[in-house]
Amino acid sequence: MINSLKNDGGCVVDLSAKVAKLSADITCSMIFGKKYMDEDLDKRGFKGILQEAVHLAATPNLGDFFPFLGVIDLQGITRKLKELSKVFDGFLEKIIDEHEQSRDQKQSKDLVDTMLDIMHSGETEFQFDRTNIKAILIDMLVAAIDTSATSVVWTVTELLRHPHVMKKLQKELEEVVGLERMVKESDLEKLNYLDMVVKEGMRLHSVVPVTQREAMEDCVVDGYHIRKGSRIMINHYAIQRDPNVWPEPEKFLPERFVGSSIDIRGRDFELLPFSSGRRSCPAIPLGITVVRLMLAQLVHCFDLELPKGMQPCDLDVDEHFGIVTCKENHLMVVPKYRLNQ
Ligand code: HEM
Repeated sequence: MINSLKNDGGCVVDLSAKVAKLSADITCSMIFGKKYMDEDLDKRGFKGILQEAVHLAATPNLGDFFPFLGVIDLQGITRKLKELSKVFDGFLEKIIDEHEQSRDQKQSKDLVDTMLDIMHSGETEFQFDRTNIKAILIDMLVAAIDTSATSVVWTVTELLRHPHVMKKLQKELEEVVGLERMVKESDLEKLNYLDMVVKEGMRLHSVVPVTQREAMEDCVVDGYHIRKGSRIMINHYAIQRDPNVWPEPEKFLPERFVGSSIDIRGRDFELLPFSSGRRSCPAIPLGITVVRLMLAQLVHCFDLELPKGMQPCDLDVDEHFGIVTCKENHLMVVPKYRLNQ
């Protein structure tokens, strides 16, 4: 991404698209052991088709509320989802076949190889076949790509709207990393202001705005009686902007975390970008590292400017509601390379 942005230097670039591509590449390399081209999945491309699936899954389906309408599929949601599921199925079958063919010659294993080893061992106490492998892979793809990319895009948007925060972050990066090289993963633990910026970005823009739970038994929470089997919606967006907890909640103020022990790993209930409990995001350390590293690299390598004639206050923060709430309009910037190497 850095090289591609360097080549685009001085031109207006669609940063949302670049970050989404990087996130898809990182995720595919991690899960499948290699990057896949957009067209390997479908002519709509990786990002396009994943977004369509996530959007459809978040669309209220009349058939869920009035079962007799489910048969008619008035909104066409079931038909479209079935069509998408065929595309994903074909893609994942191809990947599993490729891994099956090269299993014996491989030195290092990726996630698919590991799951195939488990499947072939026959030692699991539960059913584990190709269908389970495909379900896990799709879960990982959907859960990893959009969340990480969206977090980065929202935080860069806020940095562009608050140039003094951007400057302060760049200064920290200059002091810790210098201008002679790029950021390394090992630098991250020394970047305290970056940590606050990421937390504040995730607080203000809850990438997953709502999660759900089902009560396993009758219980009382904060005086409210909840019956067994009730579906509970947890509104992370509202919690993270609650004025009773967060002073000036609508403002982007990374400094609010100075001297604060509030963390984003599910322990502090006022800030739950990865949710909490047994069903919280299983990839919290990975998600945090990927977001911090992508953000640090972008801000360290480039002065990101707004397209000509645009002021920080003109930059919109319109949201596109979905399972993952991304920016409604793509973030366009002019990157100017700033390292000496
Ligand atoms: C900034 C990045 C990320 C954020 C904000 C995020 C957030 C979340 C949230 C809120 C949930 C729902 C948990 C619940 O219902 O309580 C979730 C689930 C999940 N996440 Fe993440 N996530 C991120 C990155 C990742 C990455 C990189 C991966 C995998 C490589 C991943 C894998 C998963 C999986 C597999 C689930 C489903 C867990 C289940 O079904 O119980 N996430 N994530």
